Amino acid sequence: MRTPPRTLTIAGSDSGGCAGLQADLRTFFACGVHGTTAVTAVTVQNSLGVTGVHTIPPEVVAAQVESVVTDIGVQAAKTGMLATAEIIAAVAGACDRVGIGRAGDIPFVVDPVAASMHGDPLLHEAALDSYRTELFPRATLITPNLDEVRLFTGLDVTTRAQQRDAAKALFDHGPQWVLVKGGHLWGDPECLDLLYDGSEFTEFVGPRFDTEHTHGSGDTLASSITSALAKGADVVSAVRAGKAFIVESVRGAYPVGAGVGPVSPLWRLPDAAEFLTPGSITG
Ligand SMILES: Nc1ncnc2c1ncn2[C@@H]1O[C@H](COP(=O)(O)OP(=O)(O)OP(=O)(O)O)[C@@H](O)[C@H]1O
Ligand SMILES: Cc1ncc(CO)c(N)n1
Repeated sequence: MRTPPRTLTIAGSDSGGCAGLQADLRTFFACGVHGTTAVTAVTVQNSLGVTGVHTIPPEVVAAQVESVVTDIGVQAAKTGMLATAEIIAAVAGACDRVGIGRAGDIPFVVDPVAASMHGDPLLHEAALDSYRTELFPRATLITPNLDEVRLFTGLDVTTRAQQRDAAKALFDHGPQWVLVKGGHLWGDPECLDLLYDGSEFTEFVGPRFDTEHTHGSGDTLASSITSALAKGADVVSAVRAGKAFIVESVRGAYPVGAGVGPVSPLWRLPDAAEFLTPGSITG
Protein backbone atom coordinates (compact mmCIF):
# COMPACT_ATOMS: atom_id res chain seq x y z
CA MET A 1 0.00 0.00 0.00
CA ARG A 2 1.24 3.46 -0.82
CA THR A 3 0.47 6.51 1.32
CA PRO A 4 -1.97 8.87 -0.43
CA PRO A 5 -1.49 12.65 -0.48
CA ARG A 6 -2.43 14.26 2.86
CA THR A 7 -4.39 17.44 3.53
CA LEU A 8 -5.13 19.44 6.67
CA THR A 9 -8.24 21.45 7.52
CA ILE A 10 -8.06 23.95 10.36
CA ALA A 11 -11.77 24.35 11.01
CA GLY A 12 -14.79 24.10 13.26
CA SER A 13 -17.10 21.16 13.82
CA ASP A 14 -20.70 21.31 12.56
CA SER A 15 -22.71 18.88 14.67
CA GLY A 16 -25.25 18.61 11.85
CA GLY A 17 -22.59 17.18 9.53
CA CYS A 18 -23.38 19.60 6.69
CA ALA A 19 -20.52 22.13 6.78
CA GLY A 20 -17.26 22.72 8.65
CA LEU A 21 -14.67 20.00 9.13
CA GLN A 22 -17.27 17.30 8.45
CA ALA A 23 -17.78 18.66 4.92
CA ASP A 24 -14.02 19.02 4.52
CA LEU A 25 -13.26 15.44 5.57
CA ARG A 26 -15.83 13.85 3.30
CA THR A 27 -14.60 15.98 0.41
CA PHE A 28 -10.99 14.98 1.09
CA PHE A 29 -12.05 11.32 1.13
CA ALA A 30 -14.04 11.66 -2.09
CA CYS A 31 -11.03 13.36 -3.72
CA GLY A 32 -8.74 10.47 -2.81
CA VAL A 33 -6.60 12.19 -0.18
CA HIS A 34 -6.07 11.45 3.52
CA GLY A 35 -7.65 14.31 5.50
CA THR A 36 -6.42 15.52 8.87
CA THR A 37 -7.95 18.14 11.18
CA ALA A 38 -7.02 20.87 13.63
CA VAL A 39 -10.31 21.63 15.40
CA THR A 40 -10.86 25.32 16.21
CA ALA A 41 -14.38 25.29 17.65
CA VAL A 42 -17.30 23.02 18.37
CA THR A 43 -20.57 24.49 17.10
CA VAL A 44 -24.02 23.42 18.20
CA GLN A 45 -25.58 23.40 14.77
CA ASN A 46 -28.29 21.71 12.75
CA SER A 47 -30.15 22.33 9.51
CA LEU A 48 -31.90 25.35 11.09
CA GLY A 49 -28.87 27.27 12.32
CA VAL A 50 -26.16 27.66 14.97
CA THR A 51 -27.22 27.89 18.63
CA GLY A 52 -23.86 27.58 20.36
CA VAL A 53 -20.11 27.97 19.81
CA HIS A 54 -17.39 26.61 22.09
CA THR A 55 -13.91 27.61 21.00
CA ILE A 56 -10.81 25.47 21.51
CA PRO A 57 -7.82 27.09 23.32
CA PRO A 58 -5.52 28.68 20.68
CA GLU A 59 -2.47 26.71 21.86
CA VAL A 60 -4.40 23.45 21.37
CA VAL A 61 -5.26 24.49 17.81
CA ALA A 62 -1.59 25.26 17.11
CA ALA A 63 -0.50 21.97 18.70
CA GLN A 64 -2.85 19.98 16.45
CA VAL A 65 -1.35 21.65 13.35
CA GLU A 66 2.20 20.95 14.47
CA SER A 67 1.45 17.38 15.56
CA VAL A 68 -0.10 16.46 12.23
CA VAL A 69 2.41 18.17 9.96
CA THR A 70 5.54 16.97 11.76
CA ASP A 71 4.47 13.31 11.74
CA ILE A 72 1.91 12.65 8.98
CA GLY A 73 3.00 15.50 6.72
CA VAL A 74 0.60 17.40 4.47
CA GLN A 75 0.91 18.57 0.87
CA ALA A 76 -1.76 21.29 1.23
CA ALA A 77 -3.77 22.91 4.03
CA LYS A 78 -6.92 25.00 4.35
CA THR A 79 -8.72 27.01 6.98
CA GLY A 80 -12.44 27.19 7.72
CA MET A 81 -14.03 28.70 10.84
CA LEU A 82 -11.29 30.27 12.98
CA ALA A 83 -13.63 32.13 15.35
CA THR A 84 -11.29 34.54 17.18
CA ALA A 85 -8.29 36.83 16.72
CA GLU A 86 -6.38 34.68 19.23
CA ILE A 87 -6.93 31.49 17.21
CA ILE A 88 -5.93 33.28 13.99
CA ALA A 89 -2.67 34.44 15.62
CA ALA A 90 -1.96 30.90 16.86
CA VAL A 91 -2.67 29.43 13.41
CA ALA A 92 -0.40 31.97 11.70
CA GLY A 93 2.44 31.13 14.09
CA ALA A 94 1.99 27.37 13.73
CA CYS A 95 1.84 27.62 9.95
CA ASP A 96 5.13 29.52 9.87
CA ARG A 97 6.80 26.94 12.11
CA VAL A 98 5.78 23.96 9.93
CA GLY A 99 6.09 25.56 6.49
CA ILE A 100 2.41 26.04 5.60
CA GLY A 101 1.77 29.03 3.33
CA ARG A 102 4.06 31.51 1.75
CA ALA A 103 6.69 31.21 4.49
CA GLY A 104 7.10 27.56 3.45
CA ASP A 105 6.24 25.38 0.51
CA ILE A 106 2.90 23.88 1.55
CA PRO A 107 0.02 25.49 -0.41
CA PHE A 108 -2.42 27.24 1.94
CA VAL A 109 -6.07 27.94 1.11
CA VAL A 110 -7.70 30.49 3.42
CA ASP A 111 -11.52 30.37 3.32
CA PRO A 112 -12.34 33.36 5.55
CA VAL A 113 -15.54 31.98 7.10
CA ALA A 114 -17.43 34.73 8.94
CA ALA A 115 -20.98 33.40 9.26
CA SER A 116 -23.08 30.32 8.66
CA MET A 117 -25.36 30.32 5.65
CA HIS A 118 -28.21 31.17 8.04
CA GLY A 119 -26.33 34.37 8.98
CA ASP A 120 -25.24 33.15 12.41
CA PRO A 121 -21.85 34.68 13.29
CA LEU A 122 -18.85 32.32 13.32
CA LEU A 123 -16.17 35.01 13.69
CA HIS A 124 -15.58 37.78 16.25
CA GLU A 125 -15.65 41.22 14.65
CA ALA A 126 -12.26 41.98 16.19
CA ALA A 127 -10.79 39.14 14.11
CA LEU A 128 -11.44 40.79 10.72
CA ASP A 129 -8.23 42.72 11.01
CA SER A 130 -6.32 39.58 11.98
CA TYR A 131 -7.40 37.95 8.72
CA ARG A 132 -6.24 40.99 6.75
CA THR A 133 -2.86 41.28 8.45
CA GLU A 134 -1.97 37.73 9.55
CA LEU A 135 -3.60 35.24 7.20
CA PHE A 136 -4.21 36.86 3.81
CA PRO A 137 -0.49 37.66 3.35
CA ARG A 138 0.37 34.01 4.15
CA ALA A 139 -2.23 32.53 1.79
CA THR A 140 -1.65 30.86 -1.55
CA LEU A 141 -5.35 31.42 -2.26
CA ILE A 142 -8.22 33.12 -0.41
CA THR A 143 -11.83 32.15 -1.22
CA PRO A 144 -14.30 34.75 0.15
CA ASN A 145 -18.02 34.76 -0.65
CA LEU A 146 -19.71 38.08 -1.36
CA ASP A 147 -20.75 38.68 2.27
CA GLU A 148 -17.12 38.20 3.31
CA VAL A 149 -16.00 40.55 0.51
CA ARG A 150 -18.24 43.24 2.05
CA LEU A 151 -16.82 42.62 5.53
CA PHE A 152 -13.19 42.71 4.43
CA THR A 153 -13.33 45.50 1.81
CA GLY A 154 -16.58 47.40 2.35
CA LEU A 155 -17.49 46.68 -1.30
CA ASP A 156 -21.05 45.69 -2.06
CA VAL A 157 -20.87 43.36 -5.09
CA THR A 158 -24.03 43.06 -7.19
CA THR A 159 -22.53 42.65 -10.69
CA ARG A 160 -19.80 40.61 -12.37
CA ALA A 161 -17.84 43.83 -13.02
CA GLN A 162 -17.86 44.59 -9.28
CA GLN A 163 -16.61 41.06 -8.62
CA ARG A 164 -13.44 42.13 -10.46
CA ASP A 165 -13.08 45.28 -8.33
CA ALA A 166 -13.46 43.16 -5.21
CA ALA A 167 -10.77 40.71 -6.36
CA LYS A 168 -8.36 43.62 -6.90
CA ALA A 169 -9.10 45.13 -3.49
CA LEU A 170 -8.55 41.78 -1.75
CA PHE A 171 -5.36 41.11 -3.69
CA ASP A 172 -3.92 44.25 -2.08
CA HIS A 173 -4.04 42.46 1.28
CA GLY A 174 -1.26 40.15 0.14
CA PRO A 175 -2.55 36.72 -0.93
CA GLN A 176 -0.98 35.14 -3.99
CA TRP A 177 -4.39 34.41 -5.57
CA VAL A 178 -7.96 35.52 -4.87
CA LEU A 179 -11.12 33.56 -5.76
CA VAL A 180 -14.25 35.71 -5.38
CA LYS A 181 -17.13 33.22 -5.24
CA GLY A 182 -20.34 34.22 -6.96
CA GLY A 183 -22.89 31.94 -5.29
CA HIS A 184 -24.46 34.99 -3.61
CA LEU A 185 -24.77 37.03 -6.81
CA TRP A 186 -28.47 36.31 -6.71
CA GLY A 187 -29.44 38.06 -9.95
CA ASP A 188 -26.93 36.06 -12.01
CA PRO A 189 -28.44 33.07 -13.84
CA GLU A 190 -25.08 31.25 -13.54
CA CYS A 191 -22.52 30.92 -10.73
CA LEU A 192 -19.29 32.67 -11.67
CA ASP A 193 -16.24 32.19 -9.44
CA LEU A 194 -13.55 34.72 -10.38
CA LEU A 195 -9.84 33.96 -9.93
CA TYR A 196 -7.23 36.74 -9.88
CA ASP A 197 -3.45 36.64 -9.49
CA GLY A 198 -2.75 40.37 -9.54
CA SER A 199 -2.60 40.60 -13.32
CA GLU A 200 -4.96 38.09 -14.96
CA PHE A 201 -8.58 37.12 -14.32
CA THR A 202 -9.79 33.58 -14.95
CA GLU A 203 -13.54 32.95 -14.90
CA PHE A 204 -15.05 29.66 -13.77
CA VAL A 205 -18.69 29.59 -14.76
CA GLY A 206 -21.12 26.87 -13.72
CA PRO A 207 -24.87 26.41 -13.62
CA ARG A 208 -26.97 27.89 -10.81
CA PHE A 209 -29.16 25.09 -9.49
CA ASP A 210 -32.54 25.95 -8.07
CA THR A 211 -32.01 24.36 -4.66
CA GLU A 212 -32.08 25.65 -1.11
CA HIS A 213 -29.77 22.84 0.02
CA THR A 214 -26.36 24.49 -0.35
CA HIS A 215 -25.07 24.14 3.23
CA GLY A 216 -21.31 23.55 3.14
CA SER A 217 -20.82 24.63 -0.48
CA GLY A 218 -17.96 27.00 0.36
CA ASP A 219 -16.21 24.40 2.53
CA THR A 220 -16.63 21.70 -0.13
CA LEU A 221 -15.23 23.97 -2.85
CA ALA A 222 -12.19 24.99 -0.76
CA SER A 223 -11.51 21.37 0.29
CA SER A 224 -11.68 20.04 -3.24
CA ILE A 225 -9.28 22.80 -4.37
CA THR A 226 -6.98 21.91 -1.45
CA SER A 227 -7.09 18.22 -2.46
CA ALA A 228 -6.06 19.06 -6.02
CA LEU A 229 -3.20 21.24 -4.74
CA ALA A 230 -2.05 18.35 -2.52
CA LYS A 231 -1.87 16.17 -5.63
CA GLY A 232 0.44 18.73 -7.24
CA ALA A 233 -1.97 20.75 -9.40
CA ASP A 234 -1.21 24.43 -10.05
CA VAL A 235 -3.73 26.95 -8.69
CA VAL A 236 -5.67 27.43 -11.95
CA SER A 237 -6.01 23.67 -12.49
CA ALA A 238 -6.91 23.13 -8.82
CA VAL A 239 -9.70 25.74 -8.97
CA ARG A 240 -10.96 24.20 -12.23
CA ALA A 241 -11.09 20.78 -10.52
CA GLY A 242 -12.76 22.31 -7.45
CA LYS A 243 -15.41 24.03 -9.55
CA ALA A 244 -16.23 20.79 -11.36
CA PHE A 245 -16.43 19.04 -7.98
CA ILE A 246 -18.76 21.61 -6.39
CA VAL A 247 -21.10 21.69 -9.40
CA GLU A 248 -21.71 17.94 -9.06
CA SER A 249 -21.93 18.27 -5.27
CA VAL A 250 -24.63 20.97 -5.48
CA ARG A 251 -26.43 18.87 -8.07
CA GLY A 252 -26.27 16.00 -5.56
CA ALA A 253 -27.45 18.11 -2.56
CA TYR A 254 -30.15 16.55 -0.38
CA PRO A 255 -32.54 17.62 2.38
CA VAL A 256 -31.95 16.81 6.05
CA GLY A 257 -33.92 18.09 9.04
CA ALA A 258 -36.43 20.91 8.76
CA GLY A 259 -34.02 23.44 7.27
CA VAL A 260 -31.14 23.53 4.83
CA GLY A 261 -29.44 20.33 3.70
CA PRO A 262 -25.85 19.82 2.53
CA VAL A 263 -24.18 19.72 -0.83
CA SER A 264 -22.69 16.29 -1.14
CA PRO A 265 -19.97 14.28 -2.84
CA LEU A 266 -22.12 11.12 -2.56
CA TRP A 267 -22.28 11.20 -6.36
CA ARG A 268 -18.74 9.81 -6.29
CA LEU A 269 -19.92 6.60 -4.62
CA PRO A 270 -21.65 3.98 -6.78
CA ASP A 271 -23.57 2.64 -3.74
CA ALA A 272 -25.29 6.01 -3.28
CA ALA A 273 -27.00 5.98 -6.70
CA GLU A 274 -30.39 5.20 -5.15
CA PHE A 275 -30.33 8.50 -3.20
CA LEU A 276 -29.56 10.67 -6.18
CA THR A 277 -32.04 12.39 -8.44
CA PRO A 278 -32.23 10.50 -11.74
CA GLY A 279 -29.87 12.13 -14.19
CA SER A 280 -27.92 13.90 -11.49
CA ILE A 281 -24.60 12.42 -12.58
CA THR A 282 -23.16 13.57 -15.86
CA GLY A 283 -20.09 12.54 -17.79
N1 LIG B 1 -27.27 27.26 -6.35
C1 LIG B 1 -26.03 26.94 -6.75
N2 LIG B 1 -25.84 26.19 -7.87
C2 LIG B 1 -24.61 25.87 -8.29
N3 LIG B 1 -23.47 26.27 -7.66
C3 LIG B 1 -23.59 27.01 -6.54
C4 LIG B 1 -24.87 27.39 -6.02
N4 LIG B 1 -24.68 28.13 -4.90
C5 LIG B 1 -23.33 28.20 -4.71
N5 LIG B 1 -22.67 27.55 -5.71
C6 LIG B 1 -21.24 27.39 -5.84
O1 LIG B 1 -20.78 26.89 -4.59
C7 LIG B 1 -19.54 27.46 -4.26
C8 LIG B 1 -19.64 28.23 -2.95
O2 LIG B 1 -20.23 29.46 -3.25
P1 LIG B 1 -20.86 30.52 -2.29
O3 LIG B 1 -20.64 31.84 -2.92
O4 LIG B 1 -22.28 30.15 -1.98
O5 LIG B 1 -19.94 30.33 -0.99
P2 LIG B 1 -20.24 30.27 0.54
O6 LIG B 1 -21.29 31.28 0.87
O7 LIG B 1 -18.95 30.38 1.20
O8 LIG B 1 -20.85 28.86 0.79
P3 LIG B 1 -21.60 28.36 2.14
O9 LIG B 1 -23.01 28.07 1.66
O10 LIG B 1 -20.87 27.13 2.50
O11 LIG B 1 -21.52 29.42 3.19
C9 LIG B 1 -19.15 28.34 -5.46
O12 LIG B 1 -18.38 27.57 -6.37
C10 LIG B 1 -20.49 28.69 -6.06
O13 LIG B 1 -20.38 29.06 -7.41
C1 LIG C 1 -18.37 24.88 11.74
C2 LIG C 1 -18.78 25.59 10.51
N1 LIG C 1 -17.82 25.98 9.63
C3 LIG C 1 -18.17 26.62 8.49
C4 LIG C 1 -19.50 26.90 8.23
C5 LIG C 1 -19.87 27.67 6.96
O1 LIG C 1 -20.32 26.86 5.97
C6 LIG C 1 -20.47 26.46 9.15
N2 LIG C 1 -21.80 26.67 8.95
N3 LIG C 1 -20.09 25.82 10.28
